[in-house]
Amino acid sequence: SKVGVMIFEIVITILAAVLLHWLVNFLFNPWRYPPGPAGIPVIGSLHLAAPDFHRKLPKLARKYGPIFTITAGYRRVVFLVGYDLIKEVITDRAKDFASRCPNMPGRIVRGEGLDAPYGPKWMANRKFFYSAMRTMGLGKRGIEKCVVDEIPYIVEELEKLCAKNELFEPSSVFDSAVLNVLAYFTFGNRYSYQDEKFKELIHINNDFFQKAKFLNQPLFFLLSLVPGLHKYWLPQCGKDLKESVGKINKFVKAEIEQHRQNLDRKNPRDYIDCYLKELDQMNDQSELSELGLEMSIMDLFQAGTETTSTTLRWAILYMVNNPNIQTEKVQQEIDDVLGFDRLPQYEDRMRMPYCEATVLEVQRMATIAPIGLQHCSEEDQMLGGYRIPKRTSIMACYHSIHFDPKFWKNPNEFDPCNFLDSNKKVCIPDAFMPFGGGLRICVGMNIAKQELFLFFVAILQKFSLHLPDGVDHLDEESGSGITLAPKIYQVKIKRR
Ligand code: HEM
Repeated sequence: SKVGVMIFEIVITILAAVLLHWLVNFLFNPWRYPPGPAGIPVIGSLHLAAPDFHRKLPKLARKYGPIFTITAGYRRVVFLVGYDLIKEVITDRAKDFASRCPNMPGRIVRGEGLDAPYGPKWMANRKFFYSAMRTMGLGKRGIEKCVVDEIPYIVEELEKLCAKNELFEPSSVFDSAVLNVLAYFTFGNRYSYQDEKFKELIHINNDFFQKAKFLNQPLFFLLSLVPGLHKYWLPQCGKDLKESVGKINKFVKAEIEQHRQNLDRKNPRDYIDCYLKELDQMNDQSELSELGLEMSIMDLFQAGTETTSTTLRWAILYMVNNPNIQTEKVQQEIDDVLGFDRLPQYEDRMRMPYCEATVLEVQRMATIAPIGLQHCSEEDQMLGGYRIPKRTSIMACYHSIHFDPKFWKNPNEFDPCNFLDSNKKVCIPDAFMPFGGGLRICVGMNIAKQELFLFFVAILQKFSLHLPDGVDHLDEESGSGITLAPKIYQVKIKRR
């Protein structure tokens, strides 16, 4: 029929236009993007998208050099492999590359807040976050109190397991503890793990991470093939993710509303109170806004819960797979410095170099954010001899430096000595960047470091962890997820 012929002609015309566009770009490379695999017409290198994507990057670097481009549809992403270029972009020229381009996940998940593009709003929110930590007394000691206060509840949960002789699957205890620290900081109170409202918060937060797996799936990358397509069409998993973000947003909005109703400006209790007080006092030029508050809290929950909980799960896994390190080194040092009863303080790490080095080694081996978060520049930039157009996504492959034999003796083996010098003091090689660096360095780094050290030490002070009967090794390959997380495992736990 005529209509059939017309549709056929339209489809052929579109395909020819896309192919021509791809050919012109491929042959003439008008922007002198760094080289990279040509990929398949139209879809580019979409087929590379897989959970072990980060492992393919060093191989591509051997072929194309330490800076190369990968294409997917109309998008080009520039990848950096190796210390020199990563340091140049992330720290030395931090200001040049401090922006985030408004990419697809950004549009589905975020708006303005702590992870916003570079500019006055991002700066104001970030500055406010740090100043709130100080004014709330939640600077170094304050956050430590939130973390230390959580320890008895973790111990209580683990004791219940020991009493019932049950195996330990750490996700739920770690998710609860880590979320509680942030709840204390933002909402002003820690919850009982059995509290219905807390269970709801845990549920919607975990649901988000479950649904966010969509961002790693080829279906998601398909959306990048046509600019703006997501406005008209989202696959079901994309709609689910949007809905899930909506639920967290609703929870946060309700908390803000409740805080507004009983705000005492003289005695701000938490982050929300501090922010509301600031909103009331500020002038028209201020870049803070209620939307900024909402988004900042959502960023804190999205960036600060799964990351820390996942790292703690890796820590337990490595201790179980390396029983000598667990008992003869880590627990020996804990017994010598803390004994069995004294709760650890963050300051204790000065006298516990082996424990601190172990936590650092867990972060290196796990490298849960192997390509970090994308950076970009708001101006064209020269980099590695190429001209990178403004707003091109740039990704640093941290995995490549955390496993580079130039910096680590046996990069593929778990060895806390990687972080100890010849005097057995902690020394951190420059090539260790689990929190990124420069202007965009993780804002929650100090909170995360305290949680990792204090929870890790407190658990090993009281409990020993072992392989379950009949298992000779826990799988060290990561499962699928938004960060590199271990596959679900269970271990035996005994009171020491
Ligand atoms: C082990 C735990 C954590 C790891 C490994 C981690 C890692 C990272 C990395 C690699 C980045 C990107 C840095 C860059 O773009 O160069 C980042 C950003 C961020 N992190 Fe963390 N993080 C952790 C915990 C936390 C915690 C506890 C919080 C909040 C309390 C948090 C909040 C954020 C935020 C808001 C950003 C975005 C900052 C910005 O765009 O300016 N993170 N984190």
